[in-house]
Amino acid sequence: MNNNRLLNNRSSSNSLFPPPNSAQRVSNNLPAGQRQKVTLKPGHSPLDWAHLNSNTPFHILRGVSQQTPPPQYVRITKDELQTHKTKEDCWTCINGKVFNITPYIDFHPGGVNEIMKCAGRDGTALFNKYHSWVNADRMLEKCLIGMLVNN
Ligand code: HEM
Repeated sequence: MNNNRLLNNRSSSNSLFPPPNSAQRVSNNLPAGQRQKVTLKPGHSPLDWAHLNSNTPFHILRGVSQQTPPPQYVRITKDELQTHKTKEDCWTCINGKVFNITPYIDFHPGGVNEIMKCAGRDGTALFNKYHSWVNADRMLEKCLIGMLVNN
């Protein structure tokens, strides 16, 4: 197929690229054009979060004492998770891992109100509903406290 035919095919079929249901078009579950980006406070860009992450000791971002065992040895029950649901002390669980999101709240590009919906509870479903492509494990690497277990 030569280039002319390719070009003609595209214009004559009047098709959209990417196609309407392509994954490249689907950025969230909101109607097209209604992104819920918020204005973040100065010093709270994604780059600022990355910087804070690389320069803050692990136990500070986890919000635990320095003696706390590594996350794979820390078991957190649902009851315990539920007690950390304020902006000043906020935990959530994503895919079985419990994170201290307190330091991240003001950096959340979707806003404080949205992220607080997963405070003190399993936020996996909400998280995936809005942005399954976001890598929470990587972004919250140093906020990982432990693993969620049955009560
Ligand atoms: C620990 C939990 C969460 C993390 C690490 C996180 C992270 C992020 C990141 C990195 C973005 C920017 C995505 C992009 O620009 O492509 C974002 C946007 C957003 N987040 Fe979250 N999020 C979390 C929880 C939530 C929850 C629970 C909700 C809703 C209840 C939510 C709603 C949103 C919305 C509406 C946006 C804007 C989406 C857009 O621009 O299209 N997030 N979040």
